[in-house]
Amino acid sequence: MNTHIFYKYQGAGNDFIVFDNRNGAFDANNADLVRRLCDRRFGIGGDGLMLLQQVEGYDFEMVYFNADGREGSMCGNGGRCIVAFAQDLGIIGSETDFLAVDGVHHARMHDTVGWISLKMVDVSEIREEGDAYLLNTGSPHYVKQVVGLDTYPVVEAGRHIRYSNPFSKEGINVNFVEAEGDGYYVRTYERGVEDETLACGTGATAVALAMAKLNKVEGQVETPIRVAGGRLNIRFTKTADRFTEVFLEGPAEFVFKGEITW
Ligand SMILES: N[C@@H](CCC[C@H](N)C(=O)O)C(=O)O
Repeated sequence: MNTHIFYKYQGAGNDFIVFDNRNGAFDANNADLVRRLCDRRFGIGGDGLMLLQQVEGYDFEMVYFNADGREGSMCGNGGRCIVAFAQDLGIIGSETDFLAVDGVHHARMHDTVGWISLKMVDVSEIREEGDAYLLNTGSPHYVKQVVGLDTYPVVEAGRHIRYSNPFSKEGINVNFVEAEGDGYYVRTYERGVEDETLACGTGATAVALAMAKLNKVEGQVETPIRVAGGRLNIRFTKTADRFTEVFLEGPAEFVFKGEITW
């Protein structure tokens, strides 16, 4: 048994356990350990767990696991949180280039405390399936407009779509959206958590891009998104069906730090 220091961060209520794994002490193949630590009753609790690791050519590497213990695809809110963590550790200044599962990400901390801009992958394909949109913003997303989102059964409807064909094997994150002011209100059922989370960064990004396609918007676009845990902002350039210079912006905050033994 050894004692390990962990950190807890959250971005718009999407919460993560983070370990500084530059010494390689955390076994990334131990899915059972990740699952136990993310458990809200028997563990620390979190929507996911991240390892900050050393990698050549970049400031650090982000390795992300969903709460079910499996390595996930890109996590946008997690990306902002690990940038805040790297700055708190003194590894980076106000800008960074780091490596994640979907490639290199650039991020910048704003003067506003805890507000971080994270560059996301370019997107060149949005598929329409009935009244829904399918796209990959680093993670796969299903986007569907609904009326009365506040009382919409996000968990039941999201789970139904996530486990239906053709998604059941790989899973998909399901976002429900309703227009609100000059932006959108979004609620997301996340695969790997298998529940609604308070925010999903790649999901909010997917919604902003899908709504720009639906509304035939072109050029430089800025889309405010409200989620249950706060506010996010998505910026991008749209040229025909290609989305570049995509930025996910929002808060990333340290919550607490502790020790755990295993
Ligand atoms: N659950 C996702 C990845 C995590 C998404 C995340 N919460 C975000 O902020 O983007 C998956 O592996 O599909």
